[in-house]
Order: sequence, then structure tokens, then C-alpha cells
Amino acid sequence: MNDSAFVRACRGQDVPHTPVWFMRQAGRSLPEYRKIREGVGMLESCRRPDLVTEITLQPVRRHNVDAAILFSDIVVPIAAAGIDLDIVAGTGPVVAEPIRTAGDLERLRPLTADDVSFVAESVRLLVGELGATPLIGFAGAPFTLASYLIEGGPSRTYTKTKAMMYGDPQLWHALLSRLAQITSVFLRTQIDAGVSAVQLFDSWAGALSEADYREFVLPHSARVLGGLADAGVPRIHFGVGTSILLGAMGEAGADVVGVDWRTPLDQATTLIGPERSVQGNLDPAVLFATWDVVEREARRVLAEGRRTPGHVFNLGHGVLPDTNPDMLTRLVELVHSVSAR
Ligand SMILES: Cc1c2[nH]c(c1CCC(=O)O)Cc1[nH]c(c(CCC(=O)O)c1C)Cc1[nH]c(c(CCC(=O)O)c1C)Cc1[nH]c(c(C)c1CCC(=O)O)C2
Repeated sequence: MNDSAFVRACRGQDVPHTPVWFMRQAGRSLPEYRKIREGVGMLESCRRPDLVTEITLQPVRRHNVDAAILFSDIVVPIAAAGIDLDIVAGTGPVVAEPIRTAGDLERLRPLTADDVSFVAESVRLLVGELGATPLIGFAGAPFTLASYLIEGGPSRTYTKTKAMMYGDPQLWHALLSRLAQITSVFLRTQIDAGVSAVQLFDSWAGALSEADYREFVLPHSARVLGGLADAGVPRIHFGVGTSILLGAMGEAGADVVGVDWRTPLDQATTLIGPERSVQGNLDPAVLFATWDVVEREARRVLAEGRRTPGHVFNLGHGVLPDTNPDMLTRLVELVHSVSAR
């Protein structure tokens, strides 16, 4: 597995072709996913190893991607740590009683590997099924998880999150420390069960200035990523709208920094430095244009990726639900053929 194009590109080693996978490659863009999920709640499907295995394999079979990503959600470990929440279709995670006070924080218990044994079981089944295709494990980063816990659901402005961050730094750091513990255990459980790489999703970190990111967030994400340094698997660190945070996100302890479509990959490398690979960054909305536009944009991303220490091709954020899956299959073929060394 360490010799896969995906793991090699993460490490900045030479590759036979640029590896490609897609964030949210499993999910609503696939008819076979919509069928298997009929009548099964999102959290329930994440807790059933048979469903997790099948759903994770669906995009690998269909698109010939270079890596699988475990089917789960960033809120799975915080539900396992005692928080009453639901994942509402079309909305996202909704927390019944948001965390706003020190008393509320007591409802978020430290996580043990036993709390997420279903994830370890799913990873073991998948590693057996996947053969030479690497499996990526993942978790939400402390800031992005905190935003759901404090707001109670998705947010555009993060007002309650920032109110706690600025107004009660002590409670803020206590909450993010607890989330770092939960995230660390969740990722370590996946690594022990056999994943070949991990991705830390700090999807909403782009809401912060660099100074605030460094003061209020980076130390906690660094504890998660730094704590996995001995595990020997590549660590990918991703967020959206993070142009000015890319350097700091690398410094947090990543081997690969995920980049959205706003920053060309070669410019990203200037910000991140030569010792880390990059992942990205085709705009997911481009897949709604005609094929000649998709091809032109993908070739541009590959050319910019050639000027980085290592490039894993991906979208700049997740596959949008109405994406035509045939476009993704065709894109994988294009990336493989254009980048063949
Ligand atoms: C912020 C975030 C969440 N979850 C996740 C993130 C970080 C990635 C990102 O920035 O998009 C991570 C995630 N969630 C899911 C995956 C699956 C693995 C993969 O990438 O294929 C991954 C990696 C499944 C899912 N997670 C969710 C779905 C859709 C639910 C369904 O199919 O019923 C899937 C397949 C729900 C979810 N969960 C979350 C959101 C915003 C949503 C979307 C709400 C919606 O549009 O319905 C929280």
C-alpha cells in the first residue's frame, strides 16, 4: 500500500501517474448509494459495517479512483461521545442541545476506542476488500466540530462560535482540547485498524483570520496531527477558503495540505513550502459545465500540480449531490492518461 501512487504522491515521491480521488465520492451523486440508503438514517448507516463497506466501495468500483475514503461523517465520534445529534438530509448535522457553557461541556465525554468499535470493524472489512487500493480515514478538526456543537447546526456567520472564542477563551480552549482528544482517538482507531492515510477536515476554518487561527485553533489541530507523527501514515489537512491559512495549516503537522479552487496549486506551494504535498483543486461546480470545459480546467490543475513537490488530484471541496457521476469517471480517466509518466 505504501507503494500506491496515492501514498507516494502524499510523500512527494515520484509516481507512475497523478493519483486522484474525490471528497464525498460516496454519496448522493451515485444512484446505487441512493438505493442502498433508502429508509436508513445517515447515522445508522455509518454505524453498520456492512453498509459502510458497500457504500465505501461503490465509487471505487465505478470510477477507478486511486483511493477509497471511509464512509462516515465528522459528527460520528461526537455522537459516540455522548452528544444527542442528527444528520438531517439537505441540512447537515443538527445538535439537540448546543454547547454554550462549562456545564454543557460535561455532556461531551472523552472518547474511547470501544465507543467507535464499529468504525474499526468497518476499516478491517474494507482493507480486506480493497486489495491494493489504499483506504483514507478521516475526522473533523476541533474548530469545525466546535462550530456545529456551539451553533447547533450549520452556520454562515459563526456568531455564537466566535462569541465563545473571543468572550470566554478559557471555555473555548477547554472545548477544543476535548475535541482534540476525541479526534485523536477516532483517527488512531482507524489507523490501528489499517487505514493508509488520514484526512483532518477543518472545512470551516476559512472563517478565521490567520492571527485568530494561530491563537485559537492551530494548537489544538497540531496536537491531533502531531500526536499521529509516529503512526507512519500520511496526514492530509483540508479546509475551504483557507488561502491565507495554508502556511499555518501545513505547520500544524500535515504531510499534505488540501487546497480549494480559489488558490492555484503552484501558488499554494509557495505559501506552504517545499516539504509538503498538495491536494486539490478543481472547482466542483465545473463538473456542471460541458466536457471540454472540464478537460481544460483539469489540464490546468494538473499543470499547476506539476510545479509542486507532490500532487494528489481532487476537487476543491466535496462532490455536489447533483453531479453527473459519468463526468467523474471520465475525469479519472483523463487525469490518469494526461499525467502518465
Ligand atoms: C462539514 C462536513 C460534514 N461531514 C463531512 C464534512 C467535511 C467535509 C466537507 O467539508 O464537506 C465529512 C464527510 N461526510 C461524509 C463523508 C463521506 C466520505 C466521502 O467523502 O465520500 C465525509 C468525508 C458523508 C456524508 N455526510 C452527509 C451526507 C449526506 C447525507 C445523506 O446522504 O443522507 C453524506 C453522504 C451529511 C452532512 N454532514 C455534514 C454536512 C455539511 C452534510 C451535508 C448535508 C446535506 O447536504 O445533506 C458535515
